Amino acid sequence: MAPTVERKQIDITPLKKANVPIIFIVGGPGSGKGTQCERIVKKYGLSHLSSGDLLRDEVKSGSARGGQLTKIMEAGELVPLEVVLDLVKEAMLKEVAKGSKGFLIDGYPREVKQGDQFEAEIMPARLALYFEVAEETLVKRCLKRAETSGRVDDNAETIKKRLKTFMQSTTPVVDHYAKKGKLVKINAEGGVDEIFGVVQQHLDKIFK
Ligand SMILES: Nc1ncnc2c1ncn2[C@@H]1O[C@H](COP(=O)(O)OP(=O)(O)OP(=O)(O)O)[C@@H](O)[C@H]1O
Ligand SMILES: Nc1nc2c(ncn2[C@@H]2O[C@H](COP(=O)(O)O)[C@@H](O)[C@H]2O)c(=O)[nH]1
Ligand SMILES: [Mg+2]
Repeated sequence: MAPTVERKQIDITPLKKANVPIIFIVGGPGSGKGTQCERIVKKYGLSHLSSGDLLRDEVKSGSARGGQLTKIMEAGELVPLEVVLDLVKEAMLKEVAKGSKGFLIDGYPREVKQGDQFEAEIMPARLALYFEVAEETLVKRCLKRAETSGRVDDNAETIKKRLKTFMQSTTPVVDHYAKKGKLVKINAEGGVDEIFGVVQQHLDKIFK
């Protein structure tokens, strides 16, 4: 049973007023979301918010909530969606205060209901970019990254659990946004530059 989480009252009026494009970045563990987001930020100057990184920062803060979160993440499971949504809202507000031109919400949503709650509480996403990669490639990339990342969830056992979580909870997100006509599916098996070339074809249409 996921721990109950008290919601924070967060005033997102500045976010609604800014009304800048929001792009969900979806893909399995190791699919290259963070890598492509770095390229996108460099070219388009957007704000990159990784829900995983926000959670890891909460863990690093040493808060009681952080202690709860690290156990869930080590198990490769999803943390309570309200926790992520509040962390994302607070991070987006900080970026809007700095004049953000738009958002890449990396690794989000993980579940259909999480995306629906985000869009209901904040605003609809413009696009969902889905980096499609075969499971064996995902495992290979995460194990290679594990050599240097120091992430609690970069180990063979947790990678397997994260893949299972992705297949069960997150692949329905792909169909959900496809049905909304908002999905851009990108084959992310190839090299970083090749994939980024395809990404640019889609983002150039939104960010002139
Ligand atoms: N196109 C690619 N080809 C080969 N390796 C890649 C490619 N894109 C990313 N990588 C490498 O794969 C690993 C995972 O990439 P990245 O961290 O960007 O994935 P991610 O989707 O953000 O993963 P997670 O969801 O676990 O944070 C990194 O070590 C990265 O350098
Ligand atoms: N319920 C959710 N859990 C999330 C979300 N984003 C991340 N997470 C948790 O963090 C780890 C690491 O994420 P990563 O993107 O860096 O791989 C992940 O396995 C989940 O436990 C989210 O949006 N919702
Ligand atoms: Mg990442």
